[in-house]
Amino acid sequence: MTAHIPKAELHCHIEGAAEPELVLRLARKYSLDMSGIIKDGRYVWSDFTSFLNCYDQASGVFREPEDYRLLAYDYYSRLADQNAIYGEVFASPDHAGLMGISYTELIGAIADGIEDAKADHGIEGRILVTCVRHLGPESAEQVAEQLAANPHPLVTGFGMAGDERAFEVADFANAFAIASDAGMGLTAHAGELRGPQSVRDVIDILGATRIGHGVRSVEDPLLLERLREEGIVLEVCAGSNVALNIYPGFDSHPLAEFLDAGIACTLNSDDPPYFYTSLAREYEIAQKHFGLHDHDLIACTRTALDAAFVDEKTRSRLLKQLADTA
Ligand SMILES: Nc1ncnc2[nH]cnc12
Ligand SMILES: [Zn+2]
Repeated sequence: MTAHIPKAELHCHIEGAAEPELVLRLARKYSLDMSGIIKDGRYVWSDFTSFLNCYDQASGVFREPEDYRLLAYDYYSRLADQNAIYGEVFASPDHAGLMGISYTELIGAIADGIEDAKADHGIEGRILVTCVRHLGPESAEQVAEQLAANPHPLVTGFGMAGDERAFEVADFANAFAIASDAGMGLTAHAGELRGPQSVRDVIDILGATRIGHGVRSVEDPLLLERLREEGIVLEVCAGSNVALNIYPGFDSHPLAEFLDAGIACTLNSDDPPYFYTSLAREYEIAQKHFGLHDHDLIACTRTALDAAFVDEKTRSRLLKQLADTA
């Protein structure tokens, strides 16, 4: 049981947070057939590539800004129910753009959902705009340029998701430079499908201070030392890693090794209904499979707040809220 532990999430894709029920409801609204990707109320996929295809198809039901507002409100309300005080979501203008939703409509709608959830549940949220790696560097640069041209108080970071096997990290240096110049915090998926060099590259070439997943860093002791020394934060998503068979089970997952090595780790759900998880389940996995005690789980929440892409006043308030309630 972790209901009493205050939580924070740094790594969740807003499109990937869509419950099948919500996707089916919107599919009915737009007369779309989801029977190929949702069966018996669950998403159907078998490997990383089919997961991404399933994800893309389900994301196609968000066709009006109000659909994204509803999605964000639903996710943040669920998060608050799990005793989370803070959450960051990745938002993909590429996915929204395919459905005719502009960058500013997308951000405005998600921000409205976050503000509505804050008004109802007190939870704080921020948006990290993400590019999609397998769509290539030009799309990534366009996304970064839109971000730079349309500042929004809740947009505080830039990330890269998608298929890590596509292109090379250096191809995205320009996109990350644009986002960095716009004052964004930087994170990138790495060390999920590729090994330690991929993690080194996103730190050295993109300037990422946080790594999405980063779990395969465990294959290189020198990199582990570097992550610890430089305070690079791992956005660990153990349920996702096991569901996608990056590791066959929690027994072989490196979370405990990272913590023992003094590396800053946070606990995250990634794409909760796709991986049969939630933020609360990730805290429970950490407790049950990796032996974390209450104070270790609270430390993960503190690490997330320390690494959150928020202004210092908000960070102080959240840290105080954690100290007062933990
Ligand atoms: N686990 C993951 N890895 C890469 N891209 C993603 N997009 C959504 N979830 C992802
Ligand atoms: Zn992810």
